[in-house]
Amino acid sequence: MTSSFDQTPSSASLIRSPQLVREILRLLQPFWKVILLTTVAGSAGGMAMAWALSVINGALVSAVSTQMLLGFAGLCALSLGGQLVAGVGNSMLGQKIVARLRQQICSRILRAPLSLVEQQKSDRLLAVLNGDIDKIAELGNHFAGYTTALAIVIGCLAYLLILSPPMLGLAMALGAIGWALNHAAMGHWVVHFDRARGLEDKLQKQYRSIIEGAKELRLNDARRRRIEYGGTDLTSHIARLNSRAFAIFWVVDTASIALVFVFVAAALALRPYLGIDGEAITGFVIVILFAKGPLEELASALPVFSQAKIAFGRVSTLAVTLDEADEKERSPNAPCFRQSLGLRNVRYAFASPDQHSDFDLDIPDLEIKRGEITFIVGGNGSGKTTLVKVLLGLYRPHAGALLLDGQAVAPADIRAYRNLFSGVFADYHLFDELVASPGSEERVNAWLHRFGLANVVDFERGAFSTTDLSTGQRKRLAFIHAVLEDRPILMLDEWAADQDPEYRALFYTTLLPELRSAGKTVIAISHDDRYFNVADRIIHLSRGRIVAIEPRGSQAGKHAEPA
Ligand SMILES: Nc1ncnc2c1ncn2[C@@H]1O[C@H](COP(=O)(O)OP(=O)(O)OP(=O)(O)O)[C@@H](O)[C@H]1O
Repeated sequence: MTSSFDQTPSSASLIRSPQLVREILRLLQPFWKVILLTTVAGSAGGMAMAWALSVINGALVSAVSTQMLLGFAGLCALSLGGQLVAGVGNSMLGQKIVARLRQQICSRILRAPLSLVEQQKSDRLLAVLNGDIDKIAELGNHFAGYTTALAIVIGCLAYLLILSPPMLGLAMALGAIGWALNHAAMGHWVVHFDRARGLEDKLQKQYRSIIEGAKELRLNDARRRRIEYGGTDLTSHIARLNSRAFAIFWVVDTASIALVFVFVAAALALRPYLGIDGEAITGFVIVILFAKGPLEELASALPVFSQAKIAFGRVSTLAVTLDEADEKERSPNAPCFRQSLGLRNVRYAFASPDQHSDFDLDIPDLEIKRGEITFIVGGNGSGKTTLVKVLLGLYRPHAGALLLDGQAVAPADIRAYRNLFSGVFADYHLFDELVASPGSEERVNAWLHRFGLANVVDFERGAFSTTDLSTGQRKRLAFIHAVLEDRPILMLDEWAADQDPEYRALFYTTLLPELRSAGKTVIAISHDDRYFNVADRIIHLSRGRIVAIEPRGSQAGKHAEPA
């Protein structure tokens, strides 16, 4: 029976193999010296180990000389030294690669356009940052052991070649059968691992619901049970898929070990026909029994490699998507803002332009004047926040231009352009560290007093002591962040919505006019029609269209509160 979970798309198929190889090479390229050193050291260690085996074999059939003992000691030292260098080097390499992946993904997310980050959904981003990179880290932690095992197996094969080429041929034939078995099985277990990995995005979503919906889930037993049982189903399904994959692996692994015994039996049975002498057959047995351990280690690496490959496919898909949309910048400095900013013939829709979208923003002409207070008003879903995100350069319009002092802002200047703004969004994130000009401590403390926060929050060494505050207090702290960034334009999305009447009045009748007097341009989204007369200009939106622009004074008769 196919469950709804089986509909999850294959994550490995998201990126094509050549792209995946390019991503891997790009990742490894800075570490080529370490890779070369560990490969040489590991190979030397493996070869020395095989050579040492040949010395042991020689000692079993002839007299032991001092020279032989010294040679054996030297080979052991070389083998151990090689393995040590390869082990330490590969462990460091694994950790460096994981650190680099984490840094790259974080910086790509930070540089990508907001719309793309919103499309990717936080659950998926978190699943990549936590789950997928951890899977690659797991491979990184064991990588040293695998490479050493591989070097030993190669060394053993080289020794087999010296002992008897026909027996090496037999070993290679059996090895090829083992490889074919594993390869055929891998196709099956990868499908299960891949599906399980895809389901982990849903698991991240469940985790977020459990943590972020803690209050609602405690108030609603039915919803709690649904999440609880849904989570149990999901985790059980992931466990089933992984168990199936591992079961296939263990069947094939056992068959591969059986092949080793087949090889030993075949060597003993075919000895008279192949003309192998006594020393050679003892050597075979020693080598095969010795190589069995590293061979098993290599076989056990296959599921780890498969999972890491799937994870790397997902990480690379995300990296490539984010990289393609990376916003290139010409200059990091904010441009001059002298008179106005605006929009000309701007269109923005959430779906791509050729797809149907329930909402689109269509603004033929808009001007926001410097030093003015502009209110953007309209019903829920009329497009106020979308308009503001386009104005701030956070959403790229699908058509039209963003204007600064009458000139279109080029795409390469968008990041610099955004430095003109600071703001508090309706779904703002409150940071505890303040990014403000040096010496701003006095100003911060003055604001904390003014906002009645001095007794609950301290400001020390550039950070607020806590953000565990009431909803209104948190928003006041967010305002302090925005105002102390000292940008020419301040955007406030329904800032006063969570404030009590005292702070609401302070905001509209004192703070906004003060900001205007200080030369700031204010763009505020508001539903507080009682204070509309504070604005120099009111832009009315409906269904993504500007339906009216009211200048200052036209509100005088309509509202009770004076500016
Ligand atoms: N990230 C998004 N993806 C897809 N559609 C979106 C997204 N954000 C908003 N929308 C859609 O765009 C429309 C306008 O949303 P917007 O947030 O701009 O409205 P608003 O006027 O600010 O509403 P409110 O007063 O409720 O805050 C809505 O109909 C919404 O469905």
